[in-house]
Amino acid sequence: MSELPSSTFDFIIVGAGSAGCTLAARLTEHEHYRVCLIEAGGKDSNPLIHIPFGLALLSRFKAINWNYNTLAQPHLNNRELYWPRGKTLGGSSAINAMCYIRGVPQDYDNWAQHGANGWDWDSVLPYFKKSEDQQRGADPFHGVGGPLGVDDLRCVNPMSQSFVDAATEVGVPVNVDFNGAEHEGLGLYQVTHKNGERCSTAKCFLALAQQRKSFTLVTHALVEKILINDNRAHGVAIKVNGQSQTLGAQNEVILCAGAVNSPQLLMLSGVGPKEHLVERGIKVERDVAGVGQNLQDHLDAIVQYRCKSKESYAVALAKLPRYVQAAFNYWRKRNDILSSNIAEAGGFVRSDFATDVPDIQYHFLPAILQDHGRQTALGYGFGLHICNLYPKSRGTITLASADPTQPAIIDPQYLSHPDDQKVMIDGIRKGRAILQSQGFAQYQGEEVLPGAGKDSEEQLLAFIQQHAQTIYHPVGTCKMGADKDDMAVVDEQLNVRGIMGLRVADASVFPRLVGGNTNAPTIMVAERAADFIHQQYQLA
Ligand SMILES: Cc1cc2nc3c(=O)[nH]c(=O)nc-3n(C[C@H](O)[C@H](O)[C@H](O)COP(=O)(O)OP(=O)(O)OC[C@H]3O[C@@H](n4cnc5c(N)ncnc54)[C@H](O)[C@@H]3O)c2cc1C
Repeated sequence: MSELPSSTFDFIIVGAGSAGCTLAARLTEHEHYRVCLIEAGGKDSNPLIHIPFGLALLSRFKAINWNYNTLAQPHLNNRELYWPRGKTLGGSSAINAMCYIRGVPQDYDNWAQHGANGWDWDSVLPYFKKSEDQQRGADPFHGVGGPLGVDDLRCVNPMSQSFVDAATEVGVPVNVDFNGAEHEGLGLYQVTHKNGERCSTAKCFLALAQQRKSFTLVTHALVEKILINDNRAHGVAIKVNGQSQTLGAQNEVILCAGAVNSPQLLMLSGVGPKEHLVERGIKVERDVAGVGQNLQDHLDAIVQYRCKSKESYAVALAKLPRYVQAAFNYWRKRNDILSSNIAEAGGFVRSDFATDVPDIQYHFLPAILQDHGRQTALGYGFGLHICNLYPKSRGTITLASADPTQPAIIDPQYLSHPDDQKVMIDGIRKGRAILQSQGFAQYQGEEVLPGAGKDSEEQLLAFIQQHAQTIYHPVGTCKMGADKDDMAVVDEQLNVRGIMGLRVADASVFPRLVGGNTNAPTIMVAERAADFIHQQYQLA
């Protein structure tokens, strides 16, 4: 833990994740702001965080992860799903798969149409560009000189390339920039890397804040409660090394604790659905019905094959010499296999139920990933992850108890809307067609899951119910919206309704999931939050 020079700051940011680190860097650009960032986890000193290929093993390290599990899911054979969330500097950006995706312009136009005024595509694009340091250079869609490295992969497995090459065979375009003019098609992902290493928000944003005198970082500190008096937040109660302490915020407390913990913290502090708070014995500061509601996530099904060739990344003795060489190459030049994020290729296609934009995302892995990497899968294989980008199912985050050390109850209610089942089934069929294309013939061994010949709706649904998992994109639990929207938790400047000096700025404010991965959009939210805050206090 760094020293606490003072117990009162201008701004207290809760959570050093994708959003929190970004906000800390931007607020400390103004030297007169005293900014304190509080993180429950510790330093990001595990080397596997920084070596992209280390991703394969990261979920085995419990100390950098909240290791959540959902409630038993009634539409997934009552299974409890594992939900990793980062608990270290960088938050989930320290453990994520590094795919750099923003979604489509329509996602943000949709936010604006549904009450998030000023969050349309034209308004948010400059903030994506502001954070970005695009290796390919600047263009109308991309920025250079920002803290977040966005690079092409330095190592592409031939199988990932075959996946992309299959595009023409199945009648979809090849896409060389999913964040450019067109979203649709198959292609290689760009990744949040710098010099062949993971570019978490700790590495690129927090490092900037740490150079500034007005900045204080507190690690291993659980924020237990926001201190609220007369409808105004004036600080936080934290526990560090078993010791309780309070820290004051002269201007604001900003929650960046993520889509599970931000609503949890609001409710622990008396801001949330009144009846639920009363049930848990919590004094109600403000009845805000939408806190913890509107939970959305991308459910993911994996079509898994055994591989005939030895091209795939695999746990196999015969691969050992190759891995030794790869380690040497990574040490010398930061390239080769260890610079791969494994989820190298993927794409966006339309299911038969899509409207105006692709509604399915693929992540192709030239490897067998079992149980999020928590189990070792022996042998050669490859898998295609398929997710429905716009689920209609909605879930909740609620409190198990008033004890801040108890995890919140996560109930995503996956597949509770029947339309979500149809999109997933169609996505699997379309994905299989790619893996069964000519280019894959040289690799294709046995289909392990769903299993050869299993193609009826009933069989594919049964497969999804038994095997689908999260692809880690929970959002929406403190949604942004207009005054008249009873379920809105924050306004379009991210202020919590009815409480002064309190904002939420992280993935929980998304009114609706975007059509892709959620790290870059979360960073964009934090970039905007910094501007809103600065505009307000500069004028005050
Ligand atoms: C395994 C995995 C793979 C993913 N892959 C991708 C990908 O390839 N591309 C992509 O774009 N997105 C990906 N994502 C999603 C993306 O990383 C998240 O959407 C994004 O990081 C969310 O940012 P956030 O700031 O909302 O929350 P987080 O980054 O999770 O940050 C929240 C922070 O708050 C801290 N915190 C929480 N509660 C408290 C408390 N009470 N007191 C103090 N600190 C607290 C946490 O420890 C954490 O550091 C992935 C996520 C995971 C988990």
